Amino acid sequence: MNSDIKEVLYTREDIKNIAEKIGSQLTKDYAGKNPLVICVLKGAFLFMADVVREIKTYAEIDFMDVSSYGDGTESTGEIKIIKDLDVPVEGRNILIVEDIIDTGRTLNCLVALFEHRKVASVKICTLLDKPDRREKTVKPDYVGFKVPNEFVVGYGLDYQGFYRNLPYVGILKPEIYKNN
Ligand SMILES: O=P(O)(O)OC[C@H]1O[C@H](OP(=O)(O)OP(=O)(O)O)[C@H](O)[C@@H]1O
Ligand code: HPA
Ligand SMILES: [Mg+2]
Repeated sequence: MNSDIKEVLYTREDIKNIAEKIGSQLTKDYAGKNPLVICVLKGAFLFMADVVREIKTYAEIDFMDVSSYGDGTESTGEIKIIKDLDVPVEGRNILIVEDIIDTGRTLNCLVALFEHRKVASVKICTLLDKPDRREKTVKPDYVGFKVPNEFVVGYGLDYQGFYRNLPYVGILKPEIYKNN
C-alpha cells in the first residue's frame, strides 16, 4: 500500500500539531457556545477524532454521511445524504469538520442545507484545502494545509475505498487510477 504513494505531504506528526493548533483556537472561539461539531463521513473520521480531543470546552458531536465521489477521482456533482444528523440543528452553532475541500460542491451544499435548517452559525474546519479545483464558493474558517492540485489519499481520504487507514496524507501515483 505504501508503494502506491508518490510523495508524502503531511505526516502524522504534522497533522497532530495542526490539530492541536486549530483545537486551541476552537476552544477560544466556542467557549460558552455549546457547538455541535459535525463529522462528515467517511473521510473526516480521523481528523475529527484528533480535533475534538483538542477542544477543551463543552461540545456535542454528531455524524453525517454524505458522498459525491463514489469510487472515483472525480466528483459526480451530486451529493447523496446517506446518513443525516440525529439531532435538530435549529438555533445551534455548527462546526463542520471535513478532510478536504476540493470542488467545494459537498460543503457548498451542506452549508446551504444548514442555513435552510435555521442554524445560529455555521463554520468549517478542514484538514486540507485544494483551492485550485474550486467550482463552488466555500469559505473555510479553519484550514490545516493547502494541497496542490493532485489526488491525495490517506488519513481518511480514499481511492476506491482504500488508503483511508494510511497514517499520513500523500499523493497517489497516477498510474494507480489512470486506467480506471
Ligand atoms: O469539495 P468536493 O469536490 O465536494 O470534495 C470533497 C468531498 O469529497 C470527499 O468525500 P466523498 O464524496 O469521496 O465521500 P467519502 O468521504 O465517504 O470518501 C471528501 O471527503 C469531501 O467530503
Ligand atoms: O484528492 C482527493 N482525494 C481523495 N478524496 C477526495 N475527494 C475530493 N478530493 C479528493
Ligand atoms: Mg472519497
